[in-house]
Amino acid sequence: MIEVRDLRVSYGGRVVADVPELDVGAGECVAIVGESGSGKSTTLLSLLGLTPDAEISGHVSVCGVDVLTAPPRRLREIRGARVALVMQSPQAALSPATRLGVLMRRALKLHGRGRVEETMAQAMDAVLLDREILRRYPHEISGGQAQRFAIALAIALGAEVILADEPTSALDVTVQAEVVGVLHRLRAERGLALLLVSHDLALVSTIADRVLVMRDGAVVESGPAARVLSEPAHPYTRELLEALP
Ligand SMILES: Nc1ncnc2c1ncn2[C@@H]1O[C@H](COP(=O)(O)OP(=O)(O)OP(=O)(O)O)[C@@H](O)[C@H]1O
Repeated sequence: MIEVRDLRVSYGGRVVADVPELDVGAGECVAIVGESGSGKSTTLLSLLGLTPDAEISGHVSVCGVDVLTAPPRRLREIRGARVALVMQSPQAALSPATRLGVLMRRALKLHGRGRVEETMAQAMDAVLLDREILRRYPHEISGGQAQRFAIALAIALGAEVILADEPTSALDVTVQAEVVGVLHRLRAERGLALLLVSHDLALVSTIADRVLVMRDGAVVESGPAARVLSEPAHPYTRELLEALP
């Protein structure tokens, strides 16, 4: 679903993300970890062509679309429908004066989806949210509910890939576990490909199959999550692990 080769993203001549290889298949979860400013979000955003001011080279294929050369029309076909972006604070992205059900209905119509009511109900069930929440406004739900609603929206639109940028870092620990549980289940049940950006290694260890560790724009280590997190080869990965409470 995601295939990256020799991706290099620069701003004003400074390389901020250099990723030789990154693959995420259906039903897999890959995590990118590293400290603030290491290039994680830039890598994620470049997969949807959302780094318009950057100089960018390499090969990026997402759902069969060659992202770096595709015309805008091809990119619009995958953005928001086949590939969903889940950010840290979804409430900020939800229109405050629009009920959640209205918002989801509009998104489905915009993407030409049929059987709207049934699709909405199934998506809410998939993320374990009460359907009654569709009648509420964004400020009437909690952060964890908002994050699950963002995932429900992705499911309703038929997402095959979820790009999640720190999806749980604004949430408290028990709510984090709920959101991670939902993502975990969806990738197993629906074969969703999940690329997760996080600085939270404890979270990553519970969900990721493979990990890329980034520092100053470079990938310093990558491999199966169990190996990288239990026998880190790079001193920087060891530092990150030692910093865990
Ligand atoms: N639009 C931009 N113009 C110039 N520099 C940018 C731009 N976007 C990001 N950068 C720079 O690229 C580097 C990597 O940023 P990025 O947001 O990818 O890091 P990150 O690892 O996701 O950090 P965080 O965890 O804080 O979000 C930083 O030095 C940042 O200042």
